[in-house]
Amino acid sequence: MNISIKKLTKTYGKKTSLTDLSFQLEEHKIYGLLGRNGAGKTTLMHIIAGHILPTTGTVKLNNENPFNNRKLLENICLINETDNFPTTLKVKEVLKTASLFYPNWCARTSQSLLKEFKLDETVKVKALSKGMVSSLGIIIGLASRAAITIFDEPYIGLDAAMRARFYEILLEEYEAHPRTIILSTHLIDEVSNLFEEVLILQEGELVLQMTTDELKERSMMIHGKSEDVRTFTQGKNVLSEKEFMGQLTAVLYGENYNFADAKRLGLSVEQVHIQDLMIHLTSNKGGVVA
Ligand SMILES: Nc1ncnc2c1ncn2[C@@H]1O[C@H](COP(=O)(O)OP(=O)(O)OP(=O)(O)O)[C@@H](O)[C@H]1O
Repeated sequence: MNISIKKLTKTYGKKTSLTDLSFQLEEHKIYGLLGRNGAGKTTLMHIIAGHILPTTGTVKLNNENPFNNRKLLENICLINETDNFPTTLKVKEVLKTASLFYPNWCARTSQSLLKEFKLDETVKVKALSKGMVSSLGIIIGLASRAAITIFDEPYIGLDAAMRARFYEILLEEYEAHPRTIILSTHLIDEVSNLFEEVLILQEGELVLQMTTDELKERSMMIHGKSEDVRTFTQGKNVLSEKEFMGQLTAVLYGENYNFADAKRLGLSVEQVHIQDLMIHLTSNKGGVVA
């Protein structure tokens, strides 16, 4: 299912959460929705999932408005970081309810993930640990097989090993049953190899939408003698510089850089991690987002 957002703005009283967003998401892709605290990610995901209305502008999923659209909502699953389930229900009751709502529900996936995450079906949600609640959310998100599956920081309380397993299972499920997945996370480096495309929000505005491959090609981190680095960076878009004892490290963004050129000058060259790029691009000192 494709997603088309046009001139979308969301305000709460005097507070503007999203400003004039326009972009398209294709079906069968994994998107990373990134941005600092308060950038507007959760608000945007709730609008896409049809939970809230934009103040102005439109959101269309396969040309239909999701708000109050029961038929469409059966194909969208949004898993929040918390408060997903009624606390008085047992795990199996939560899963039963979800299975009735999502027409593509896969009971086999649900059962195998219950075992994987060692979740006891007979326990009430209020007795689950934070990590177990996250596991339950992940099970529902994956078993729903919803055409649009959105995870908003779904890993609270999960340890590193469990998170790694979640990413593996997400990829396996996606490969077996492609769908549009939007994943919002602050642990970017853990998952950036999953993203096919990245969107970065800053203070409610979309500052970048790009494939991860292109993002990597258009950025580089170089290190070496300050004067050599400066020779290389002259006229280029420098996102950040750090100097220490005559050595300079600079992050560049904007062109398809040729790593060999920098190496010829004796500079060491590395690819910039997406997490670092996001931080530089959304810092007030950041360079121009080309
Ligand atoms: N119901 C609301 N009423 C008033 N302001 C809101 C409401 N929901 C969100 N906001 C404001 O909108 C802005 C964007 O919030 P949002 O939760 O969408 O950001 P976020 O990128 O998901 O942040 P985080 O990474 O911290 O979860 C924030 O300034 C927030 O205070």
